[in-house]
Amino acid sequence: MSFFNKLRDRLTRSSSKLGEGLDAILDETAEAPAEPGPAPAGLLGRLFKSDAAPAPEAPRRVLDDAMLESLEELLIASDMGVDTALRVTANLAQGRMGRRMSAPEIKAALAAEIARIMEPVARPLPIYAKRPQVVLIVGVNGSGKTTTIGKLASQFRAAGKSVVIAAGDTFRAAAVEQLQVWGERAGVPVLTAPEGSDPASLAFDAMTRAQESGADLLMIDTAGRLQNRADLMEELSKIVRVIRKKDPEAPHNTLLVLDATTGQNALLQVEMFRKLADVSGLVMTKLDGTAKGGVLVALADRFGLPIHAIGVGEQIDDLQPFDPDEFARALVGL
Ligand SMILES: Nc1nc2c(ncn2[C@@H]2O[C@H](COP(=O)(O)OP(=O)(O)OP(=O)(O)O)[C@@H](O)[C@H]2O)c(=O)[nH]1
Repeated sequence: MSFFNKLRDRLTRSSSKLGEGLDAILDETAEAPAEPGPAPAGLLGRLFKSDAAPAPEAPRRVLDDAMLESLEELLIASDMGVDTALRVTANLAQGRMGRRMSAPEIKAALAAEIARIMEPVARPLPIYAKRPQVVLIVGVNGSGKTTTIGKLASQFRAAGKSVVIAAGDTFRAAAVEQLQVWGERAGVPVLTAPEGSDPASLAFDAMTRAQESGADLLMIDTAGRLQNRADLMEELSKIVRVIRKKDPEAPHNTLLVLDATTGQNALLQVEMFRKLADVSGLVMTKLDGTAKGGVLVALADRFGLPIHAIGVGEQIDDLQPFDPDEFARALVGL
């Protein structure tokens, strides 16, 4: 199955909310569709009646202020946020006010406006000639960091890259075990340290190993505990300090992993993690389990940070580079 079909199938909780909402808006006061013409006469006409009859026309409604307001509410309900929802509907209104539109036309126009907002941030994880390219993965507990590292490692491995993983969340044995499983599956070494030990020291060892073995990529998992922001900041900056002893430009990417099911809270997480680390790009997971997929549009609109990949499930190929057109079409249910 292509990723677009998968995306469309799995984004249904978001898209059906938007799509059904749009249909409902159209149905509210839509002008009745034209009655199909009389059945063609004669035996042949009757035999081919269903084919010959014109397809029933979709209901249409004039795009006016009331309808724009309903659209705004719908977009806000998909977690797009007020500012972004207003921007999308204002752009949609341009040149279309007073026009009679059908639901498919509105969906297509909405998808185009959403894609336009997201286009500038759709950038796959940049791959540098640098060896090893160090990718630090940050995000709150449970956002999908471990799974994302596993998926990326498998995909890079399949593309012929050599990868090393550092299981830097040394406080969570389960996270370490999970990474080991992914590592085994992908044929990627996973460096671990005793529970509770210093993640920076593990990161340093991993950097040494990656350099010695000529690895293309080193991915470093980190803890995501939020109880104590100062501790987390110290932990992340210590990891960065230590790996810079080996390569002053490292980490080359700092990926923030966000869970789509947290909706608007993802915006707060971006704000917070930008204070803790030099976030260079985003990955959004769990778009399959949520009606809050619109939050990705808000993120693109608000921060302009590159969105490298999106996740729609737990399998290796359920993480793919972000394509704004496909996403926008799937989101509105096209
Ligand atoms: N449905 C769905 N589940 C996902 C996706 N990505 C991750 N998960 C699941 O979300 C849960 C948390 O993912 P983890 O990768 O363990 O998250 P983490 O950020 O490493 O969390 P900690 O290990 O607790 O720090 C796991 O059960 C994953 O299988 C996704 O795109 N879709």
